[in-house]
Amino acid sequence: MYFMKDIVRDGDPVLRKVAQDVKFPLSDEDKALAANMMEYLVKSQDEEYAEKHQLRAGVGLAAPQVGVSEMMAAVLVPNEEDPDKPLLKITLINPVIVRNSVQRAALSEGEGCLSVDKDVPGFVPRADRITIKYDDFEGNSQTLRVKGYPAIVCQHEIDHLNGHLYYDKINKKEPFTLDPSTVVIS
Ligand SMILES: Cc1nc(NNC(=O)[C@H](CC2CCCC2)CN(O)CO)c(F)c(N2CCN3CCOC[C@@H]3C2)n1
Ligand code: NI
Repeated sequence: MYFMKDIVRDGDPVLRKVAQDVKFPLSDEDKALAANMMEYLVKSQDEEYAEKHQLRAGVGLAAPQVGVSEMMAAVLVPNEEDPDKPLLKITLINPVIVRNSVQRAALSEGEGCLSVDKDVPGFVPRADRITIKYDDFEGNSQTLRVKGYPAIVCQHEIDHLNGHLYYDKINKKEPFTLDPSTVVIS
């Protein structure tokens, strides 16, 4: 399990590196890494546990954020209607975005990051629909097509694996100006 003390903060060079490909068969360390990252997300979404252990809630977590410069990220996007059936629960290994829609989307509340303690206000424009090629735990190549909120989360995590942080994408001069065709997701 990870706690906030284990989360690497902005300024640490590991957050600005392109991470290394994960090798197969998965080492025991990589299996534990995947399990611990997903466990953090599950526990951080458990209000009582998160409160008790002062965890910042998360719907995604990338390996560089726990100091491991490898191409692995956990995503757990809950379904507000039915908490037992998340919209997306997946470990992305060696993910590559192979298709981006022209249509843009942004979260209406902007974004935050467990590795960025300051609040950076503004819209983070991203693709509304993406196709991701990634490896599963057995090393088989898989394809995932996501749209809207889950797609935003996946893009935020895959950015981490390539050394990008969300505020890199905020318009410095006009942080709340969006291309009018951008879908705003609440
Ligand atoms: C949108 C949101 N971002 C939360 N935090 N930030 C994160 O997840 C960062 C990654 C997200 C920032 C924007 C896109 C990806 C972590 N990152 O830095 C990883 O790289 C939330 F916590 C959150 N939710 C909604 C669902 N709720 C279910 C019940 O539990 C509370 C939880 C709160 N929604
Ligand atoms: Ni982040």
